[in-house]
Amino acid sequence: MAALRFALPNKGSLSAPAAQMLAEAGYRVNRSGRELIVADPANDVQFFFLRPRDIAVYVGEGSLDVGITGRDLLRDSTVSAKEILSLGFGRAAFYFAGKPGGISDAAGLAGKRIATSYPKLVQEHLAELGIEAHLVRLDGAVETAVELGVADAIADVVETGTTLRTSGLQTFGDPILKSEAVLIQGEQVADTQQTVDAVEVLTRRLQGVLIARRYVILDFDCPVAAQEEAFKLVPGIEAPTVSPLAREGWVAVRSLVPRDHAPRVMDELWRVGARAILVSSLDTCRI
Ligand SMILES: Nc1ncnc2c1ncn2[C@@H]1O[C@H](COP(=O)(O)OP(=O)(O)OP(=O)(O)O)[C@@H](O)[C@H]1O
Ligand SMILES: O=P(O)(O)OC[C@H]1O[C@H](OP(=O)(O)OP(=O)(O)O)[C@H](O)[C@@H]1O
Ligand SMILES: [Mg+2]
Repeated sequence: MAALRFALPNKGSLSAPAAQMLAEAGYRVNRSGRELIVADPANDVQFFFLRPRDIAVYVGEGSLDVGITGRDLLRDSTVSAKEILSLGFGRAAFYFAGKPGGISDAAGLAGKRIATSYPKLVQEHLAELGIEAHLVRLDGAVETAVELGVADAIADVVETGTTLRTSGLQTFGDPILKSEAVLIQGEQVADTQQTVDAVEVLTRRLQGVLIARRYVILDFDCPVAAQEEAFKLVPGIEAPTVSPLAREGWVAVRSLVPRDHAPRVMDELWRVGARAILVSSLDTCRI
């Protein structure tokens, strides 16, 4: 048996980005056809391609060691598993929605019919709010339920909002949940040390990919007189690397900066006297 038995989404929004992230982390997840189990012998991993909604069940029951699913799907599952890492893709919010001019807040849902594919998640949220309503469980396309008179409101995943808009609905109230893809593990400690180690390596590798996606490498030349001011702009994760430059009174500096901050940091560095400011991407890393 492989050291790590890993559940991956076989279709839907999370499937391609999950496989992509694992490939960037150095795993071989190539599915040539529709096979449901793929071996990666070099990493001693076996991937099981399952319905995203079922992943929490296999991992929570302990049949598989880890899995990637959505936080919302995990919360809707009756089996409990723990999130060990947020993966930064598959981001969506979960909202109540209804016809404009109709129900305008969660309190207005009392006694009403709410269509959803996530009944446990919604029921628990309503219970927290102290609201009693009737849930209508549907498999998908829940936005149509109001128009067809099956429900008074819906509770569903909203990503761009396009589906709601085209169905003539709008969200109301606060988001029920902010969701994204998560790496999950069973509540019980893994059976073997081999699996414990494999989970640790996996987590470190995925953290490396997350950092590589969030940060860029910034290189620049800096007059020694300006270096203290420059270091404040590029503290890096630990500290910037400073190397000698073949020019008297100057140093070369290298640091990681959050990708989103790079343009502003470059402007500021230029202002304090840095030159030859270069930005490059990381493929992956271990920090
Ligand atoms: N636009 C989106 N639509 C649905 N789910 C999304 C979207 N963006 C992110 N997600 C997340 O993907 C997970 C649902 O995946 P799932 O594969 O079941 O649904 P799907 O992408 O709608 O696929 P399908 O409806 O074709 O089965 C949830 O965690 C959800 O939050
Ligand atoms: O905010 P948006 O970007 O429009 O995305 C959200 C919509 O996408 C999903 O539907 P999907 O197409 O998967 O159909 P389904 O409801 O049958 O699952 C989800 O259930 C929402 O309806
Ligand atoms: Mg869907």
